[in-house]
Parts: sequence; structure tokens; C-alpha cells
Amino acid sequence: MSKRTLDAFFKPPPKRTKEIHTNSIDIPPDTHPTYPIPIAKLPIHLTKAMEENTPAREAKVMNSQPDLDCLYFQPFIPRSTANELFRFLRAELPFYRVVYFAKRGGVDVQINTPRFTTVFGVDEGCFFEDELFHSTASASVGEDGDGDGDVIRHDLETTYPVQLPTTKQDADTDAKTKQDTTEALTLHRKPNTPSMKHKYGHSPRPIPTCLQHLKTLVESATNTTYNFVLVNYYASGDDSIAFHSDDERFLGHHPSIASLSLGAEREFQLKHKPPPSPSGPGGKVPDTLEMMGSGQQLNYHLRPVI
Ligand SMILES: O=C(O)CCC(=O)C(=O)O
Ligand SMILES: [Fe+2]
Repeated sequence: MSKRTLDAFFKPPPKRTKEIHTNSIDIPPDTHPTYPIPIAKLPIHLTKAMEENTPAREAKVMNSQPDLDCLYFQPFIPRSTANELFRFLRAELPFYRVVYFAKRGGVDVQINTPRFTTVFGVDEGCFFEDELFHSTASASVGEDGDGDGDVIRHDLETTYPVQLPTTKQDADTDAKTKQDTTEALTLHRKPNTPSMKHKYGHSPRPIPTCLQHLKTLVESATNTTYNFVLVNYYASGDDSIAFHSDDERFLGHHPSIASLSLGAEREFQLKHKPPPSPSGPGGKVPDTLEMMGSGQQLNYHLRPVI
């Protein structure tokens, strides 16, 4: 199977650094039946740079607001290493966009999540290969978190994630052609299948070595263990995530979430719920790590459009 990743969707395709190629060449990639493509391991020099220099700063404890329980590392990974890691992950991970249906005023409305995503670990959200054609469960990732009727867009022939626009102009063209292409390219969860919101009924996708490595660094810095890795890619200022809490029941009672930002500056806001009054830190800086503890039950967070 020839390899195709998010980078293949960029015009012109970003040049990958020689370092990644030369260092990765002798290290076999991770493969798994649930992966649509082999996933490269981190080049040795990058692994070493991360190990030696992370965390780059001590954590700040952020607990000045009610129910705020947050550690903030800024930076977590030094900028040049973080930038290389960002390019590596963007080039190597099999991203897709989640499309799902939610009831709005009793009517099923299609929601196109405005970001690229990929998940590994304990999650029911991915249907690759044959499973795609018989899917009975849904992704947990949704703007309203209800997990019902989720759809992942794939090319039906190749099962690769579908090409998505990365520029405003492409987005406009895509919007015009969406009506024609959606039917051919999306895979719908059958109506009336029971919601999988509170259980996970599918084989976990193993966490690939490159993310496992990152997870280990985050675990030792935060003195916590994690069982799931979700990577979001915000391809432009139009991509975002709405206010939500990562409080699905299958995550446990007080899930700890670590959020690592790489690449460009994007605001990360927290607010208490309810009443919805803006509060807490508004971290803007890339290469940072935020670890939120028991606050999931009590706080929302988002990345706004810019
Ligand atoms: O971009 C981020 O750091 C937030 C992502 C997020 O909150 C989520 O996917 O649940
Ligand atoms: Fe979240």
C-alpha cells in the first residue's frame, strides 16, 4: 500500500527535512491492521533532543480560580525541537475529519468538525478498512460530545482519509462541490444503532512509538499516566474546537488531560461551567504543555477561530 498522509493534501507539498528522511530510513515504521498507513518512528536525533531538553521549564501551578487545577509548562519542548516534532507528526500521522449527525430541534443535522484529528488508545472512534463498511459504533469526538451518528470521511477505494481543503479558496471550492462528493466519500453510521457514548466497543488502536515517546515525557513531567492520545491539527485560523469538557464517562470519574501545543500560536481558553463567565488562563503560546486534573467536571475549554 503506498503511503499518503496529510502532507499529500498540501499544494505545493511541504518539503520534508533531509534529517527526517535520512535518520528514519533504517528504522522500520509501526504498522498495525488498524492503521491505514505505516507510521514512522521518530528520527534518533529528535528522540534524543526531546529526552535531553524536556521539560524545558519548570511547571507553573495554576490554581488561582475556583476548581482550576492546572500545571502549565511554557515551553515544554524547546522551540526548534518542537517545530521539528510538529512537522514530523503532521507528515506522518493519518489525520481525518470527523463528520457526525446531531439532533437539532428534532432534526438530524450534519456536523463537520472544523479540524483534523487522529486518535490512538482506548477509543471507539476509528473505523478503518473493512470495518468501515459495517460500522456499528461511533466516534466519541463531537462538537456536542454526544457521539451519535459519527462519520469519518474516507476515500472508499483506498480507505485513506479524504482530501480536505487547506486554504480559504479550497474551502470555498469544497463547499460548492460538497453536495456532490459527500455521498461518495462519507461513511455513515447506520441509524438506530445504539449510542456507544458510555462504553468502548472497538479494538483500541495501539499508540504508535512516536506518540508513545511523547506520552512518556508528558507522564514523567506531570507524574500521571495517560491511556489515550488525541492529536488535533488546526490547518488554518478557520479551524477550531468549540467549548466542551473531556468528561465522557468512559474516561473515568476525574480524568486528567494533558494538552501539548506545537506549531503556531493558538489561544486556549478555559471557563467555569455554569455560569459561563470567562475566567482562568488564556495560554497563547506554542510548545507548551497544560495538565488539567479534576477540573474536567467543572470547566470547559476551547480553541477559537482566529
Ligand atoms: O487543541 C487543544 O489543545 C484542545 C483539543 C481538545 O480539547 C480536544 O480535542 O478535546
Ligand atoms: Fe478537550
